Amino acid sequence: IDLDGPNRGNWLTGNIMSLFEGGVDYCVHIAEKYGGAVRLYGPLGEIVYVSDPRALYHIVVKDQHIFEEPNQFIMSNKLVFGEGLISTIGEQHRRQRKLLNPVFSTSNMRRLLPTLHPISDRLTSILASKLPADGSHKEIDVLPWLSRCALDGVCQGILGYPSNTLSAAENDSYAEALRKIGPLIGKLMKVRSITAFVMQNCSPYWARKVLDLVTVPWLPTQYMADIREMRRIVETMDSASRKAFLERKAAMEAEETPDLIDTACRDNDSMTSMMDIMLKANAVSSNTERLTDAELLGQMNVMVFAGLDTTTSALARCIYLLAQHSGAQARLRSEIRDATKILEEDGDMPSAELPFDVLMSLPFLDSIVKETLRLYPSLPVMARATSKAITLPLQFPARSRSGGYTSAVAIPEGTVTIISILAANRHQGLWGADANEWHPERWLSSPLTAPSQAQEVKYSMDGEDTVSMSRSAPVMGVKDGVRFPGVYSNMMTFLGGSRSCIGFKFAEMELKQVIATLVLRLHFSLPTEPNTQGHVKEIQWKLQAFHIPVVKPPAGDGVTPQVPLNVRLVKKDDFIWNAVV
Ligand code: HEM
Repeated sequence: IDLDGPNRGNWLTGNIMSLFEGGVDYCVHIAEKYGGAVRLYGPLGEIVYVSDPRALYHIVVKDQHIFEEPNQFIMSNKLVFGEGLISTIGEQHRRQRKLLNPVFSTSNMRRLLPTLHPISDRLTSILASKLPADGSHKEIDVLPWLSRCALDGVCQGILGYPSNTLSAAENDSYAEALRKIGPLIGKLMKVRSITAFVMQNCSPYWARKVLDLVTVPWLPTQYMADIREMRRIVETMDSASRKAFLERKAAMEAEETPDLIDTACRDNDSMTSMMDIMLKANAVSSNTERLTDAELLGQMNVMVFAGLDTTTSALARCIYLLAQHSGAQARLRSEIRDATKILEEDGDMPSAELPFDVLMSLPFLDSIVKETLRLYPSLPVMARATSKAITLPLQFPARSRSGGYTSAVAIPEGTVTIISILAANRHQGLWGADANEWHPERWLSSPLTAPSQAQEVKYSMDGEDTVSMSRSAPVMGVKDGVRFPGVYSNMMTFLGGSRSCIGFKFAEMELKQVIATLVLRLHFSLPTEPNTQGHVKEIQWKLQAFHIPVVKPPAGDGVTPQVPLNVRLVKKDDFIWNAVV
C-alpha cells in the first residue's frame, strides 16, 4: 500500500496496538503527521488508517458494500445477539434498516422521553442522598451510577423492561448479564476468527458442538472460563429479552385495531418503548419487508447492548468535562434553571421534566453535548475489511511511501481499514486550528442557517458521485463545501451511511435529559481531597474499545480504594482501571 506511516513495530503484531497504548494523542498525531490515510501494520499485514473526508465518504456511503464489517465481527455478533443489525450485511441489513429507520424518528423520541424522566430523577436523588446534609461536598465515584442509569435507560426506553438497577440492592440476572457482556466480548476478541470459521461452515447445532470441542484442547483455561461465562450470559440475555418480546407481542396482537401504530401511541404515549413501536411498525409493513420474530428479537438484544457502554462513556465524559470547567457548568445550570423557571411560572411542568422540544433546543446544553461527542467519541475507531480491491480517492493528499504525496490509494482485497472517528472529528482543516480543544462555544457562534437561506452544501467528492444537499445546516465542520459524511452535525461520532448509529437521536436525548437533571441539582468537581501524605487522586482516560476513565490512587497510598460492586477492577501498572460497566 503506497502510504507512509509509523515504523512496523513488533515483527508479529505490528504497530496497531499503538493506537490504544498511545491513546487519543497518538491517534490524532499520526493523522496530522502523515495525512488522512496512514499505513499501519497488524498481525496479518498492512492496515489503512483513514480520517480523510472524501475517503470516509467512500467507505461509509458510496462503496460501503466493499467496506463491510469484518467477517469475524458479524459472525461472532450473530452468535451472541442473534439476527440484529450488527450481525447482518447486504440485503438483509438493508431490509432491517428500512423498517427500523422510521422507528427512531424525532416524533418517536418525543414519545420515549417520559420513560427517561424517572430514571434521571432517581439518579440525581441517589447522588444527592449521598451528600452531607449540611450542604458541604463529598467525594463520590459517579461512574457506576452513570452506568446504572444508562442501563435502566436502554432497558426501559428500548425494551420496556424495568431493570431498576439504580434502586435495587441486587441486580436482576438480565441487568447483570448486560453489564458483563461488553468486557467479555473484549476479552474474547482473539478467538473471534475461530467462531467466524465454524459459524460459516456448520449449522447452528453443529457450530455449538464444534465450538465446544475445538476450544478445549489448546485454549488457555481462562479463555475456556470466559467462553462458558459468555454462554451463560447469552442464555440469560436471550431468555429475558425473549420473554419481554413475547409478552409485548401477545399484548399487541390482542388489540383489535387495524391502525396499530397510531392508536397505541396516542392512547398510551408515556408507556411506550422502542420495542412497542418496532412491533407495530412491523405489523403494518408489507409481507416482503416484514422482519421475522428472530430478527425482531435480535434487534432488541443489539440495541440494548449498543446503547449501553457508548452512552455511559459519553455521560461520564460530559460530567468529567463539566467538573473540569466550572464556568461552563455554571452557565449550563443557569440555562436549565431559566428554562425550568419559565415552565414553572406557566404552571406547566415540574422542575427538570422539560418537554422534548425545550430540552432539545437549549443552546448551551446542545453545545456541551455536541462538543463532548466531537472531541471524545465513545467509539474512537471502527474496523472494516475490503471485499475487493479498490482505489480510495482522498480530499487532501496524504504522504506516500516514496516521501511524496498521493491523492488516491490503491487498497487490495481483504485489507483491514480503520475508520478514525477520533482523527476525523479533530481535523484542523475542517474544524479549525483549535480542533483539539474542548470549546462548546464554537457551536453557539455557529447558528443554524435559516431555512429560507438554506445553503446548497456541495459535498463534492468527484465528478460522478457529487452529493448536494439543501438544508439548514450548522456551518461547523464544513469548509469550501467539504465536510465529513456523518449523520450528526458533520462529525463522525455516529458514523454515516447505511451502517451509521441508528440510535443516535435516542443517545442525544438521553444524554441531554440526564445531564440537565443532574446539573440542575448538583455541582460536580474533580477530586480535591488530599490523603494523609498530601496526594490527590487523579482521573485519567484510557483508550480501549471505548474511552474508559481510569482512577489513579493518590501517590504513596497502598490501599485499594473502596469501589462499588459493579465495577470491574483490573490491576495494571499502578492504575486501578474502572471499567465502564
Ligand atoms: C453516545 C452514544 C452512542 C455512540 C457514540 C454510538 C456510536 C455508534 C457507532 C460509531 C456505530 C457504528 C458501528 C459500526 O459501524 O461498526 C453505531 C452503530 C449502532 N448503534 Fe450506536 N452509538 C451510541 C448509542 C446508541 C444507542 C442508544 C443505540 C440504541 C438505541 C444504538 C444502536 C446502534 C445500533 C443498532 C448500531 C448498528 C447499526 C447498523 O449496523 O446498522 N447506539 N453506534
